Order: sequence, then C-alpha cells, then structure tokens
Amino acid sequence: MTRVRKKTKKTGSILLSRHRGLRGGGPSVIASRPFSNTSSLSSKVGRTLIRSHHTLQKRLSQALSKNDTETANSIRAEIEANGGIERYQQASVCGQDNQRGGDSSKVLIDWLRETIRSSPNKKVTNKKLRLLEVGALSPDNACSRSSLFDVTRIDLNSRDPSIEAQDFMDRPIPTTDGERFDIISLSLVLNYVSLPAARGGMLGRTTEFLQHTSLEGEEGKGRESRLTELFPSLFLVLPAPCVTNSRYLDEKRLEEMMGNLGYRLARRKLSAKLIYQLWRHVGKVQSSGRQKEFNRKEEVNPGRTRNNFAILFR
Ligand SMILES: C[S@@+](CC[C@H](N)C(=O)[O-])C[C@H]1O[C@@H](n2cnc3c(N)ncnc32)[C@H](O)[C@@H]1O
Repeated sequence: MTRVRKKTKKTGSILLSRHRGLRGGGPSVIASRPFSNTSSLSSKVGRTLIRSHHTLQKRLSQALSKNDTETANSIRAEIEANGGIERYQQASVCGQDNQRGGDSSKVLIDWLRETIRSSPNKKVTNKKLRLLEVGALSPDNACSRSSLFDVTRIDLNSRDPSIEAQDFMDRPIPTTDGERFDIISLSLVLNYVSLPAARGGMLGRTTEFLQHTSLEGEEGKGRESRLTELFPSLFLVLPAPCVTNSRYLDEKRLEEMMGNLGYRLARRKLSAKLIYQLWRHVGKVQSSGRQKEFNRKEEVNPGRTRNNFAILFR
C-alpha cells in the first residue's frame, strides 16, 4: 500500500544535498538577500540556498512535464532571482570545504590506494584511468590531483575552462572505445535530478559510457594489481537520507536496481551525511524480467518521517 502524503519536511526528511537538517526555507529567503561576491557563504545560507534551488528545480520539472509553460517561466525567473545555478554551485563548493563534509572524491582515491596497497603486485596500470566526472565543480578535487586519472569534466554550468558545459543526458553515446571511460563519477548529481524516472534514465545511461576492454592489454595480463578488478565502474555519492530514510528506496532496493543494469557493489561507505558507493559494471545483463518492479514506487520503508526520494526505470 502506497501512502500519499503532502510534502511537509519533518525531522529526518531529506535535504537533497550534502547538507541536511534544515527546516523550512523557501525561495524568498534567498531572494531577499543581496548576493555577495565573496567565494564563501555561511553554511546556513548555503544550505538554504541549495535546498531552495532543488525545490525550484523539482517544481520546474513538474511544470515542464505538464507542458505548463507559464508556470515553468515563472519558476525559471524565480531560480534566476535566487542567483541561478551559479549561486547554487557556489554554495556547493562551500559545502566541499573540509569543515563541512569535504571533497567526496577523496573517498574514491582512498579506496583505490588501499586496493593497490593490498595487492601482491603493486603495479597500477599501464595507462591512466579515464574518468568522466559529471557535475564537476572544480578542476582541483582529489581525483584531479591524483596521478591515477585522466579526467574529463562536464557540468550543466562550467565554472572553469577545463570543465565542458554539457548536460550528461545530451552527451553523445560513444561509438568507439576512445570515447568511453574506465570510471564515471556521479557525486551529488543524481539527487539534483528532480524526477524519479529521470534519475533511472541517468543511471541507465552511465552504462553506455563504460569501456570493457582490459586495462592492461594482452601483454600485461597477470601482472596487474587488484585495482583492475574495480573497473569499469560508477562512483555514486548521494545524501545519506536518500537511501537511509526514504520511503521508496533503501540500500537493498538500490542494489537490485543497479544489479538490473549490470552493476555489482564493490565498495561502500556511509557517513553521517553521505553515502559513497563504487559500482563495478560487469556487463550488460540479459533482461532479468525485473524491470516492471522498478517502474513504480514501492514503499520499502514506511513511516511518517520518511522522505520521498525514489528512482524509477521506464
Ligand atoms: C551539488 S553539485 C555536486 C558537485 C560535485 N560533484 C560534488 O560532489 O560536490 C551538483 C552539480 O551537478 C551538476 N549537474 C546536475 N545534473 C547534471 C547533468 N545532467 N549533467 C551535467 N551536470 C549536472 C550541477 O550543475 C551541479 O554543478
């Protein structure tokens, strides 16, 4: 039985960003503030701004899905009045400050370094790992600083010349291995997507961009470290409540959905605010016949204080 509830935020409700715990805070809170040019925002202002931006994006997606142009235009104007995506990104960058949760890509680097350390053969790979960072805020996070990766960065709004302004959903599907990647990073991006079916679409699309050829080539076979067992893969980071406190999603259901796409969970870490997961893609799966289970919301976690984060596949 699926309970339909009005959207009132309660304790434990989800704030779809790396921050959580703030109540209320509609768009007008931000609109009434003069924008500062400084690069830092107080964490309270940042949280409010991020939350407000997500709410407006959700209302915009809903208006667009109903072809309600008038409402969509007025919501777009409200988003711009709040500082638009630039201001949202500025708040997200501030959220990456170590004091406020840190750069999520450090977790990925830690996992890889640990895997190399524990391998009998410490050799990494013959070539750099090709990483597609979707939703890149800056070119100097831990992955970018690491010598392991050759990074391609995209974002809806580029904040640096090394970040291509591109919607991942519009990125052409690769036709050659040269256009594919060993790993894709979707860190705090899936929760930016407002509609559950669009989230499923984004996850499904990642599989088209992964390359399955050996990282070592024939001559390197048998000499590689255990690192190669982790690729090709998807590094997925979500606000923890998306899976720990959602009415429609928990880790088990996410694992089933990802399994249906050919992903197997290779690493996982849960912090107070975020859940980090590394999903290894083992290849396209034959239809498991489970698609139907994932095209509608199913209550897996009933309770009055849950949030409504969901992922659907259609
Ligand atoms: C909260 S920020 C997260 C940034 C960073 N990855 C992190 O972990 O802190 C989300 C970013 O994802 C970007 N984004 C959302 N949907 C996207 C899409 N379809 N294609 C490319 N970038 C997207 C937004 O523009 C925004 O800069």
